[in-house]
Amino acid sequence: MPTQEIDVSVAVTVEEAVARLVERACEPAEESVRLPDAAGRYLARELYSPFPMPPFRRAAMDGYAVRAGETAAASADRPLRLAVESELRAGASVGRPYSRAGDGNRANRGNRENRESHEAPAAASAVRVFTGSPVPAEYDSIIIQEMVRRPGGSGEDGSGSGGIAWIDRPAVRGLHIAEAGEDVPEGARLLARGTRIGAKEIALLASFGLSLVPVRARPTVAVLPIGDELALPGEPLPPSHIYEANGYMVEASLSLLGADVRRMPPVPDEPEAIRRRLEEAWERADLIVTTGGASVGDYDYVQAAAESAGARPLFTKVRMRPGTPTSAFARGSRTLIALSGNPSACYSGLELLARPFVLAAAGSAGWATEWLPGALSEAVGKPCPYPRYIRSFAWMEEDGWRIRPLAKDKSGNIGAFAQANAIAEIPAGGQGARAGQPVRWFRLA
Ligand SMILES: Nc1nc2c(c(=O)[nH]1)N[C@H]1C(S)=C(S)[C@@H](COP(=O)(O)OP(=O)(O)OC[C@H]3O[C@@H](n4cnc5c(N)ncnc54)[C@H](O)[C@@H]3O)O[C@H]1N2
Ligand code: MOO
Repeated sequence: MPTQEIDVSVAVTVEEAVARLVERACEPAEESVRLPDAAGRYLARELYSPFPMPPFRRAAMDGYAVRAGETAAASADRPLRLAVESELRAGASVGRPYSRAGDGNRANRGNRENRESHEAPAAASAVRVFTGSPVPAEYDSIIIQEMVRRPGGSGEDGSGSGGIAWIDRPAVRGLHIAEAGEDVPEGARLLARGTRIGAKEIALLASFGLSLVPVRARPTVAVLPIGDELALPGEPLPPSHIYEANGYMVEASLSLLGADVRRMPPVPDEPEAIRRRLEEAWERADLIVTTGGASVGDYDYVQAAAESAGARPLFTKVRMRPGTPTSAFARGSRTLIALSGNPSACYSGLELLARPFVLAAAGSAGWATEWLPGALSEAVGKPCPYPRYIRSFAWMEEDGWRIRPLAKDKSGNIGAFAQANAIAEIPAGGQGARAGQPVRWFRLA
């Protein structure tokens, strides 16, 4: 049903409110940013590996590359001699095939003397390698250096390469060798479109040499706190005033989601002043988030101001508590979400409604709230006609998540905020909820 035909005076469910908002989140433009600047952004396209990873066959440990077959006879009673042909440091190139023991074409200068000074021919040839060194194709195993005895130190000739070494057990084929492409084959999908780029994604892109990343443009958000009683932190607090907290909360939350947020100074509870500030904010922001002035009091003007600024309501009430008087408006491609002034009501609206919308508008594939199953550790006394979204502490027990609703859960309280790591949904109606009752909840960032 098109939103125009919906009776917006009816309180909508959280799901419906989210659906009405998210359908307005049109696909943001694609832009290309430098790799370090991609952190916190959302990928605009699927990315595929341009080459295999690792890009070459390499050693996963410091030691000696050998042919396992040549070492089968090694034992503690009859240690086997290795002729260390050469050394390959990380970054060294394996330009041409490495010579086998006895073929007269050794890369290492010190070998000949060393070998000649020993009576018995070497039973197996080896190349000294280090973690990350290339491993020539003809070697199929690495013996870690702790398992190798080298009389006279790392090399009998003192150079760290060449010379004789002894092992007293056979090498295991394939051990400690990372084959080219074993981690990521060429052409494999590296990252899906809509992925949030964090530290591990940055590392992945860097490993494939990407210096520019196709990401979605950041949605622009203006945050407008409304209220005569609001003072700014850092200023003196006049009588009967409180410090503006919601605007900072919204700014912090939406910035962390990747939006380009500008928090405005508080506007007084005056319809014309609010309308002017909305107009101003809409000039440069895709989304305005207001807090306060959302309810039915004589000085709650946000809805009237939004409509006088030419916006049409998407919904004017939500079936949730706290945060029932949360509304949203549309003006062309611009959106307004009007959150309650009470900090915990503001927070519920921010987490349940503004967050999915901003994530969708930022190009995230994972905008939907991730509900998890849990069980209440104690009863919740208050019945409520709407679902209650209560700040809680969640922890894992053997049989699943336990949820403890935090005390002092009044909508105007802020004291227990920092202890919450979850919001739990207490279903509407009845007697509240009993201890042990299954509930769904989501994790707070
Ligand atoms: N007669 C009725 N009164 C109220 C109803 C109702 O249905 N009938 N709804 C209540 C509910 S539920 C809520 S929630 C609040 C919502 O109020 P508003 O969104 O209009 O917010 P304000 O009245 O402006 O402020 C409420 C409270 O929050 C403080 N506040 C406001 N802005 C900030 C800020 N930026 N930072 C920190 N604190 C803020 C403000 O000082 C008030 O104490 O209405 C109920 N009333
Ligand atoms: O719903 Mo109000 O948002 O209880 O505090």
